[in-house]
Amino acid sequence: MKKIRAAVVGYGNIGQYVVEALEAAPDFEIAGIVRRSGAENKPAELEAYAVVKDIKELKDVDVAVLATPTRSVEEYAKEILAMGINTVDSFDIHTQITSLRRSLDESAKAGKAVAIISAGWDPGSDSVVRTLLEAIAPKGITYTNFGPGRSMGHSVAVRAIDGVKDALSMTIPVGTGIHRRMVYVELEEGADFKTVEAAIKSDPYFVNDETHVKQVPCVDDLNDVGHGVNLVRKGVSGKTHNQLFEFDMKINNPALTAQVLVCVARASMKQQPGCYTMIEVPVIDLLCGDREELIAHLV
Ligand SMILES: NC(=O)C1=CN([C@@H]2O[C@H](COP(=O)(O)OP(=O)(O)OC[C@H]3O[C@@H](n4cnc5c(N)ncnc54)[C@H](OP(=O)(O)O)[C@@H]3O)[C@@H](O)[C@H]2O)C=CC1
Ligand SMILES: N[C@@H](CCCC(=O)C(=O)O)C(=O)O
Repeated sequence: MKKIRAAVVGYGNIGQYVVEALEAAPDFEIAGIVRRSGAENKPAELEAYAVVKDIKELKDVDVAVLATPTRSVEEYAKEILAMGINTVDSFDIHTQITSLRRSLDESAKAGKAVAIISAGWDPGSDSVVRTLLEAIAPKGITYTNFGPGRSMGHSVAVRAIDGVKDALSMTIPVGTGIHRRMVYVELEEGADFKTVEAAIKSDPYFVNDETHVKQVPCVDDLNDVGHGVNLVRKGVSGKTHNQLFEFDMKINNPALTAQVLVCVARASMKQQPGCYTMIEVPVIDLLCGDREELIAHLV
């Protein structure tokens, strides 16, 4: 079996777990890792791999797993799709997903490649669960309750603010899909707390939620990458009310996000050129193995 050659773009929290998930997958090989600093200060665990500044330096890449900040995804994806290489990402600004999909659909078709976007656990695998539950109870309400746990996306957004040395954004469930954000910041010397607090509270990641910002001496002392979700739908199947479904998980956030990225990287190899979200991809394409055996085992 010819293995799928994957490049990992960005070696932060998610990128490190993507390398592990690719190493554990029987049908992938790692073409290399793309980092802003290239091979400078190459971590020991990447010794066996090419670590480069530009994906053009890697050979025969089938798919690039974008493990960059969400706000850098579009730029990286466009450049890579133009080279005819598939991309997958975990873009998580929910209100901007349809516009990213339109934009990358054009780039993917022009490059004759495939992009699968917003493929982490939320958006991502939770989106597939929400879709399934809505199909089997078309009328009703779904509540997605996160945490308590660390939101990587919110923490990344705060770390990008001037004056912030490190940050941890904890998502606290208040109930019925409402969340409180507890943001812990470690500041650069001379940074003004009030200015940083105002920038956080006006960022689109935070603007709609109750947000508390606290200055701490060392974010690392508080860090825990655990997270989770309790997703509930109560609704109506046919004309029958009171159907109640619940999906619950407690997870290591970057490890799960990375695993979802790897299974959509596999699925990207089976789609026609264009851009897709996870709910548009046949779920069987996420799996490795013989189609008939999978059907016999899972259906
Ligand atoms: N949909 C979902 O369920 C989830 C989505 N996510 C998304 O994953 C994203 C990445 O999270 P995480 O791995 O914690 O982030 P990190 O900051 O730890 O890693 C991002 C890496 O991207 C590279 N990079 C490239 N461009 C930039 C830039 N302009 N600024 C900073 N880094 C850059 C860096 O790697 P290098 O130095 O090697 O170049 C950096 O380490 C989040 O923004 C979040 O939105 C996360 C969890 C779940
Ligand atoms: N996109 C999240 C994962 C889903 C949880 C979430 O959205 C939150 O904690 O707000 C993340 O970046 O960690």
